[in-house]
Amino acid sequence: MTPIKRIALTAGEPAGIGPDLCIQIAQQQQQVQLVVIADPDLLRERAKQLNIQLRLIEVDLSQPPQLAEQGELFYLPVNLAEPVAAGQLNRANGLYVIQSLQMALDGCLNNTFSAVVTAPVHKGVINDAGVEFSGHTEFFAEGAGVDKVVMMLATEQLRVALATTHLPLRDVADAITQDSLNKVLSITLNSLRKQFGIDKPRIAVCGLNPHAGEGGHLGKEEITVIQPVIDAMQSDDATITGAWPADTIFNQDKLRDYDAVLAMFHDQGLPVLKHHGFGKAVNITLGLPFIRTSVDHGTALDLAATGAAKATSLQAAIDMAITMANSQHPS
Ligand SMILES: NC(=O)c1ccc[n+]([C@@H]2O[C@H](COP(=O)([O-])OP(=O)(O)OC[C@H]3O[C@@H](n4cnc5c(N)ncnc54)[C@H](O)[C@@H]3O)[C@@H](O)[C@H]2O)c1
Ligand SMILES: N[C@H](C(=O)O)[C@H](O)COP(=O)(O)O
Repeated sequence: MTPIKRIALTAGEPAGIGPDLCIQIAQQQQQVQLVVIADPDLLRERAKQLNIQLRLIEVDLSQPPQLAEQGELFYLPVNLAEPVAAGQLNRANGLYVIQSLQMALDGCLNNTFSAVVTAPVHKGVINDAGVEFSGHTEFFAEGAGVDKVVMMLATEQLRVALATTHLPLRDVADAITQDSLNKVLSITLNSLRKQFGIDKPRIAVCGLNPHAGEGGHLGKEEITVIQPVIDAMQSDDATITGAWPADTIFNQDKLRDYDAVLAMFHDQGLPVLKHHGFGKAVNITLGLPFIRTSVDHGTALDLAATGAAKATSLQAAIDMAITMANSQHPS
């Protein structure tokens, strides 16, 4: 019998829908021991607001992982600074969120957890609390001492990786260098092979400028940066094509020929992915020394404690983490 795996689930921004989703997930039988990292009083209070029965069990990490029954949730406690009003951000709890991420990070690095799945955080309120934070992706990369990681969002039909993550648009062009693009493509190829079992990955690379620069008349990055990297990375073990105009590569006929599209920046790739699959997509950080998946949506403050938040993306993120943990450990 395969041993039961233990996976960390961070509940995210306490005023958002993260706690609601963790409680909803506990109503389904899971194939692994999920350990929610959150304040148990918050989970108790939110379950009451949602009118959902919940039995909370503090995890004993010295014991082998065990499965929860439906309606049960293992938790690792972390204390809120102040009580939470659902839907209302409070910067006093910004450090609580960071603490929960740090506990998950430490537990992944010391193999307490086989993976971490994250519910959404609110980047703004964490910064308001005095902590520079641009996203889980960057937080986990820095904490793991990794110089470069890749954000990829995926449904069963489409994978979109990003050459840059949470950057102001003004900084994007400067951040795309031959060196950074080379690293991004190498990480993506490696992950498609090892974590997704694709022997000869096929990647379509987008241009940065409209119409991929129109032969240099609408921007030169395709000629000076992107194309040379694509040319240099040609091999018998992969198909890398581009630079494609981003507005035409995302059509069904073209996408059939590729395992992933590499977009140059956040809002070039993610609106397409979310239009196609919001609610069923998974955010995966490639290039970390552990497995990290997440939801495809944000904190949805408007839905916290209402019962209207859908847990479909969180369940997909958990299932993806399990598949990855069962198949190939990241290298
Ligand atoms: N993984 C993450 O931590 C993550 C991902 C995306 C955005 N965010 C953060 O979330 C905050 C709010 O972002 P936003 O308002 O742009 O996006 P959002 O995803 O929170 O909300 C966009 C819309 O989708 C709806 N929605 C979101 N999740 C839903 C769900 N599970 N079920 C039903 N409806 C849902 C919301 O009600 C809202 O109408 C920002 O601070 C952003 O940075 C975090
Ligand atoms: N870029 C993500 C999205 O739009 O869904 C989101 O901001 C989460 O990013 P992190 O996983 O880095 O927090």
